[in-house]
Parts: sequence; C-alpha cells; structure tokens
Amino acid sequence: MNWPGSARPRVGSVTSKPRRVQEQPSAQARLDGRGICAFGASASVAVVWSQRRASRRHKICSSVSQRIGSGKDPEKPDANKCVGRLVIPRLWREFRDQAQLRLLIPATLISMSLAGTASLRAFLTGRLLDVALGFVGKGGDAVNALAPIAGLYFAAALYGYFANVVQGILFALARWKMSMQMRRKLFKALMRQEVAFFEKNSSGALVSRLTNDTDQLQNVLNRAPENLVTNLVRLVVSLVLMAKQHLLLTVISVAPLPMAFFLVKKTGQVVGRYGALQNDALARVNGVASEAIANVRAVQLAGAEGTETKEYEDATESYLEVIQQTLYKETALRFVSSLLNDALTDVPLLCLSCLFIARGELTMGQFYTYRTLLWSYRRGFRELSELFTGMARAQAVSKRYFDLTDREPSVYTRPNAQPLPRSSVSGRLELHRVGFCYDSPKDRWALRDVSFCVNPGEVVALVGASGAGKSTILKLCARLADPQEGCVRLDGHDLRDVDLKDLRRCLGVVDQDPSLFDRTVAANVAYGCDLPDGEEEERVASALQAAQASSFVKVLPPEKQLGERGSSLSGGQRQRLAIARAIARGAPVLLMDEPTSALDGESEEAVATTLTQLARDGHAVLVAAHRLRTVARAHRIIVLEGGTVVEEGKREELLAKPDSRYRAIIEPSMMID
Ligand SMILES: Nc1ncnc2c1ncn2[C@@H]1O[C@H](COP(=O)(O)OP(=O)(O)OP(=O)(O)O)[C@@H](O)[C@H]1O
Repeated sequence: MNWPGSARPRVGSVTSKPRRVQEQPSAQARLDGRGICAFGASASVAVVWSQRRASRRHKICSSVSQRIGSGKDPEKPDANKCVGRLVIPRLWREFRDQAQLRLLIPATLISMSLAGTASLRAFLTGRLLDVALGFVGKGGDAVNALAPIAGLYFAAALYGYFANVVQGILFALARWKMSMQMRRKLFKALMRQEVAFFEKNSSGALVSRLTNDTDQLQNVLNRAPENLVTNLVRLVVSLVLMAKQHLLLTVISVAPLPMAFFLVKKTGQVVGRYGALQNDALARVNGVASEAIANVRAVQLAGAEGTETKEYEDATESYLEVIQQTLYKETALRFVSSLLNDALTDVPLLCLSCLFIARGELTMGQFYTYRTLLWSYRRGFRELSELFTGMARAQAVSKRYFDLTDREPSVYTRPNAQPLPRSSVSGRLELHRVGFCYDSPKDRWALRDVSFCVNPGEVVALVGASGAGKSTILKLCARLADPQEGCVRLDGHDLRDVDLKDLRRCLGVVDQDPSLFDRTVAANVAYGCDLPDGEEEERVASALQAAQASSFVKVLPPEKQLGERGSSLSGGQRQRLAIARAIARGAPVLLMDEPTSALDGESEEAVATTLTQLARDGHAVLVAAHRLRTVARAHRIIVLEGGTVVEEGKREELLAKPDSRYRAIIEPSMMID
C-alpha cells in the first residue's frame, strides 16, 4: 500500500517480533478464570477420560433428565436442533419487544465505531513506524512529519476511551432493564397458572427459572446485536485492509476458515444440547434447597439434616457432572478450532512476512499493521463464534422461558365467559354428577358422581374419613381445578362459563393450611378484599370479632409483621385470621376446609355460631369438618366415602336412620373438645 504524502521506506531486516495472538477465554473457561489454551490442553486429556466414562456420563445425564422430567437426551441432537429452529424467531421477537432499543441502538453504533477506531489506530501505528523509519540515517524534520499522524492517533484513542465508558453504561442499563422485564413477564405467567402446576413444580425450581434463566437469556440477548454488528464490522474491515496490505498473506490467514466454521457449528450443537440439561440440573439443586429450608422444622425434628445434605450434595454433583461434560466438549472443540485458525497458520505467515520484508515487498509499518489487523480479524471471528455458541445456549434456556410464558393454564377464563357481578349473585352452589381425578390415566377417581347443593342461608357440612374427598370438593367449588365429569354451578352458571375473577370475588375461602403473609394483621385480613378506604378499618375489626380473633389481635402492636406464612402466630390464631379474611370479603359463598381444627372448644363454638349467623344473613356456607361442634350446627350434612356421597340430610335424620353410616362410623370418630 502507498502511504499518501510519504516516500515508501525500505527495510532490510525484521526488527519487531510478531505479536502473539491473545486468546480469549471461552465462556465456560471463564468460569474458573483460566485461558482457553490451558483448558485446551487439559481438555484433550479430559476428552479421552470422558470417553472412558461415557456410560457413567450417559447415566448421570439421563438421571438428571428423568428427575426433572425434561425428557431431553443430550445424545439426540436432532430433537434439540428442531427446538432451536422453532425458538430463534421467537427469541428475536421477544428481544425486539423487551429490548431497550433507545439504549441498545446508540450503544451498538458506538460499539461499531470503536471497532472502526481500532483498525484506524492499527493503520496509524503502522504509518507512524514507516514515517519514522524513513528518517533513519537521513535526518530531517521527523517531528513535523510525525505530529499530524500522532495527533490523529491521540484523537482516535481519546474517543475510544470515552466511547468505551458510554457504551458500557448503556449496555449495562439495557441489560438490567431487560432482565427485570423478563422476570416480570415470567412472574406474571407463573401467577396465572393453576394450582396443580405448583403441586408438580417445586418452588425452588420455579425461582431458579425466574432468576437464573432470565439472567442467562438477557446476558446473551443483550450483547447479541453489539457482538454481531461490531464483530462483523471488525472482521470485514480487517480482512479488506489485510488484503490491501498483502493479498497472499491474507489468503493464507483465511485458509482454515471452512474447517473452523464447521467446528464452531459443532460447538454450538454441544452447548445447546447440554445447556438445557444444565439449567434443569440447577433448577433441581434449588428445588432441593428450597424444600429443605421450607421444612426445616420437620428436618430437624426427624434428625434428617444428613439426609437432606446428602440429597443436596447429589443434586449439586449431578449439576457439576453436566457442567463438566459441557466444559470438556466445548473446550476441546474450541481448542481445535483456534489451533487450526490461529496457531497453525502463524509460523508460515511469519516466515513469509520475513521473506517479503527481506525482498522489500513489505515495509515494517505494513507488517505491524498487518499483524494488528490479523489479531483484530481473529478476535472478530472468535467473538462471533462465541456469540454463536451463546445463542445455542440461549435457545436451550429460551425454550424453558417460552414453555412457561406461553403455557395456558388448565383453569382460565374462556373467551366467551360471562361476567358475574357479585351484587347479582345469590350464592346457590350446586354440584351435578361431578367426577374428578388428579392424575391421568383416570384410574383413581378422587370424586365420582357427586351431586348436592348448598342454598343461600344454609350451612352444609362435608364429613367423611380422611381422603374421602372433602377438600377436593371445596377445590372444585373455588375452581382451583375443573371436574372431568359433570359440573359445578353457581346460581345456575357452570363455573367454567363465568369470568374467573368475578367468580373468585363471590367466594370467601378458608384453607386447611391458612395462608398468611409477612404483613400486618389488618393487611392480612383485608387481603384481596378490595374494600373502599373508609370501610376497611371497620370491616376488618368486625371480621376479627366474628372470627374470635379480637382478643389476641388487641395485644399485638398494629404494625407487627406476622412473619413468613404467619410464623409468629399459633396455629389457632392463624386459623382465626384466615376465617376473618374470608368473612371480611363479604362474599355470598363461604368455603371452609376444617376452619376450626386448631381451635379450643370455646372458640370453635363461637366460630360455629358465627357461621350460622352468616347463613342467616344470606350467605351459603360449605364447610368440611372433623369436629362435632362445627358439624352439629350445620343445616345439612353430606357424608362422603371414597369420593362418593353415601348419605345426606339433617343430623337428626342421619342419626335416626337404622343403617346410618354417619351414626355408626362418622360421628363416633369426630373430635369433641
Ligand atoms: N394434589 C393431589 N394430587 C393427587 N392426589 C391427590 C391430591 N390431593 C388429594 N389427592 C387424593 O385425592 C383423594 C381425596 O383427597 P382430599 O384431600 O379431597 O381428602 P379429604 O377428605 O379432604 O381428606 P382430609 O380429611 O384428610 O383432608 C385422596 O385419595 C388424596 O390422596
């Protein structure tokens, strides 16, 4: 290349040592801070070792796969490739929707300009060298000749430093905003899911999805446009300038590209295959931890700390195994790729460069510029291949992300659902030939052919042995699940045909295990009640009174937080607050699952009286109970056995029947405090 405005200096010897191309640690190699070469060497040993352990590895992978129910087999690339193809356009749409484009576009433009500035600096350095060498032995005003080039270099360098800071801030902001948006979207999707979904997926695994998956996704997605554009610019500009410096050297530099492309593709497949497995294994680690922490009392009382620790160790061991498999395979492939692309071409390139310099066909400045551009070209290629493998990993994670954000809950408001304003609801609840089973295939029905009704103004008690189906009936009445046979109706409307939110506004529910939040008593009682500001205090106070909770609440500081799940209260106190919440809603239908099981006799009597009073006020009350005081005050009793109704009637009628199951079995087994 001819330097404008300067004579082309000739040099007869090579004085500068070619710079060794710096290897970037691979994404996985960065995990423990080592460079790719170190990993490459250990990886080739590890590959042999890992082949010997192939059968064990396969066992581990499939065991993780089975435990988390992913069904993925890392040795079946085709299945995962298919998933990848489907996910890429979705990933792009998600990225476009959630990306902070006003931050990302300027950041990407700055990033591109930085890649251009780097090439300019390489060019200017070469020029400085050649101009300087032109003065060797000749004398002259070197300062004047060098100053404009040095000034330009200084301006480019200064721009580079500032632009780097600005693009760093912009990308970081975009990354965090995107991460939080993804978490919100995922959390929203979680909150829509039916209760059965949470029974099948551990809270730890779900929290892992919320945090780990979204972090991984945003890490790749956020940098994808920057990496793609910047490195394409870097690659193309470097190649063009290299070719301008010396065509033959450039051809030798790019000769291994086809093989390197093939290896990058292979690496992407490996990372994609194992990435999904890694996340599933991590979700299992978190699942085990959260279950043990949630049940820490039971763990300690059973002296099972060792068992839980072992379980956690097993989960982390499986996770580590998957990480290792990915690391070894990915690093080995990357190592071969960089060996081909960089190291093997370096010696011929260097020898040829020296020859051309000796022949006067290449100046020192051109040589320096060429080497710098070569480094830039290799960096561009390496970062593009990292982007490719990062996208493969993102595909695996995004599959899980979309699985959840797209998941349609089995219980939802149908498009043509009717509104059900609470003011228009009288509260007549009816079960018509209801059949329900928890698991498919339907071989164990929890309920079969159940029919009865609860009228406004009535307290109806559900009684039966443990496992008879009482809670399941209440679950169906609250539409936490839908029956497979028959239907549940409110005021004649099939629950599946009405707006779910409207339906829930018509219900006050007390669960077997009262759900309280780490908030104040007032916030817990008013939870979800949508009370007007002025009314809230009065409504909460009267609900507490009716639930026999006033006496213990009075002695609590009003701002006291109740602890996670109300852990600072006794079982009976929690139960009374849950009853107060159901009453405070003022809903026409009350569904109560053993609301008095933890109460003393006096409180139970008072709560039973309250239920009768609520019925007198026009509410329909359906209560599942094992305690005689609660059952005895009911207007009607439904007796369940093995998921079917075997008797129904007033208590006196049931006691009077000669062959009454209620008289013979149920009432004698009831608790009387
Ligand atoms: N989430 C679930 N998944 C699978 N089976 C379940 C589930 N919940 C309950 N069952 C089964 O359904 C049947 C009815 O259970 P249900 O909880 O309705 O009984 P119950 O009468 O309320 O018992 P208890 O008096 O002990 O509360 C039982 O055989 C139970 O094992």
